[in-house]
Amino acid sequence: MDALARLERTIARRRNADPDASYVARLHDRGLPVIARKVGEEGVEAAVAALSGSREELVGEAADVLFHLLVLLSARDIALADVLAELDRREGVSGLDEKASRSE
Ligand SMILES: N=c1c2ncn([C@@H]3O[C@H](COP(=O)(O)OP(=O)(O)OP(=O)(O)O)[C@@H](O)[C@H]3O)c2ncn1[C@@H]1O[C@H](COP(=O)(O)O)[C@@H](O)[C@H]1O
Repeated sequence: MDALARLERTIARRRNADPDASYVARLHDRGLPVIARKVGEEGVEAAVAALSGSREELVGEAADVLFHLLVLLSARDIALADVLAELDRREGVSGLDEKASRSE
């Protein structure tokens, strides 16, 4: 989790850097549609790796998904904390906890 928070800060810092020197700046320069497409492509690559790639390939593709998703959130000015809060909220409303305690 710390790694994601650190990466979010790095992305925020690099967003307005020189596009020739920064991949993050280059993505932002190309705009939201390109970033969104990239997230989609990386998601498909992760799915393919899950089905037919090695463990290492899937780990690499998963890292690409998380990185590009953070770039997308940054481009829409959405904080990672907002996404984590949504996951926390779902944990609270999920029936999973209730089912687990019933089976104990
Ligand atoms: N995690 C990453 C990361 N993962 C992948 N990439 C870059 O993503 C690109 C991979 O592109 P692909 O092969 O998918 O596609 P491509 O054809 O090269 O590029 P596109 O035209 O599709 O965008 C490479 O240029 C990688 O360098 C990343 N670039 C940066 N980061 C992180 O972002 C930080 C800031 O990076 P800069 O903005 O470059 O300073 C870095 O310190 C890293 O922590």
